[in-house]
Amino acid sequence: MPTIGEYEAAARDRLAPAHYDYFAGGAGEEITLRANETAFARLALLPRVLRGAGSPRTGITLLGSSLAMPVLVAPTAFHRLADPEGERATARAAATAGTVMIVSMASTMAVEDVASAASGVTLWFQLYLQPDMDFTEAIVRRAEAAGCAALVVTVDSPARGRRDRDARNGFDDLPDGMCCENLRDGDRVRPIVMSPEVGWEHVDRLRRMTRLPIVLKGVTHPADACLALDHGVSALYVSNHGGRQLDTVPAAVDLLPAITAAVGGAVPVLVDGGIRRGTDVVKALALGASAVAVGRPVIWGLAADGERGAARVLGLLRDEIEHALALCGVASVRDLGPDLVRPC
Ligand SMILES: Cc1cc2nc3c(=O)[nH]c(=O)nc-3n(C[C@H](O)[C@H](O)[C@H](O)COP(=O)(O)O)c2cc1C
Ligand SMILES: O=C(O)C(=O)c1ccccc1
Repeated sequence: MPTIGEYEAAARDRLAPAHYDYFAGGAGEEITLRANETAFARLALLPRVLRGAGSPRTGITLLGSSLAMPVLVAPTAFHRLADPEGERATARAAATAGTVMIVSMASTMAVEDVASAASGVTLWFQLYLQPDMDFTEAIVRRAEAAGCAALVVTVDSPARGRRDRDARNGFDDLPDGMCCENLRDGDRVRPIVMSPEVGWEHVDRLRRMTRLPIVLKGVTHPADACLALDHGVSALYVSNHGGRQLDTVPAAVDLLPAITAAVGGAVPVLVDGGIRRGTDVVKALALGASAVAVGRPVIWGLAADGERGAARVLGLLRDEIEHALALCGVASVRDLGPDLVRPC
């Protein structure tokens, strides 16, 4: 299949309708969900010519991890709904693609099992700070012991998003036989608490708890980007959660310029939301992102064709990035700048 759009169509055919809706859907009227993709269509690329740039290189280094391309696998929950091999298949696909998989705290396989699925894969672990900081610490220790190289702390979820499709479908829990394996605590599986009590002091406590770099995911306001730097985070991750949390937040790529200006190069800035093409990646990097991540595209690959589908989706993006860089007259992603992008 030549594009991610075809993987989505194949995934839709194969998934139970309620599960497709869970993966595809967003919050409220899905204004932000749609905006994430249309914002890329509203940006034009302005290529340079005769640069003699040679074959483009797509590799980057990020927080000490080497990546074959500037696209990470965003943390997404419940991969076993898409494929019986679940997150283990995704980890192998990420290894094949030479990129980082960010394992969701809400994965349907334990982080230790994901880590053992593929030799040489780089995993980062996504965390919702739990108000019970002893339990948060227990999960952090598991992620460390499993070899995760960074913690991605999602801060856009002081409450669960209101997703009308899920409400209509009555989808509110995993089927029997599946659970969030990272939430096991003795005999029980704890619910993930999304708490409005969580504040910067919890980030400070996490900082003191671990030597792993902390990436703050879900920052949209430049003032929060500045605060994050004050609190010693190692990277910022601009995201509106794929339009699944607060509806009517601006498109992710439109948030980038103000955040990168606020950060001033102090730490890497990642972004996700609506990236479906190599040209989308090039636009985000030109606007100052160090790397991007993709959520749904990997799920579509996984649901359509398991590990092979997820690997193919990532490979497609890599090929498209390389091609777009060549046509922009650019030798590597480091050479992209805002002069290459303008509104249509
Ligand atoms: C089905 C699904 C589950 C998700 N689960 C999580 C999660 O557990 N933790 C998290 O931080 N973000 C989660 N996200 C958000 C993604 O990390 C990411 O921000 C979003 O998918 C990016 O948009 P895209 O799907 O358009 O690429 C989820 C997104 C989807 C679509
Ligand atoms: O669905 C999501 O977007 C999500 O972030 C999540 C978080 C916890 C459990 C399940 C899903």
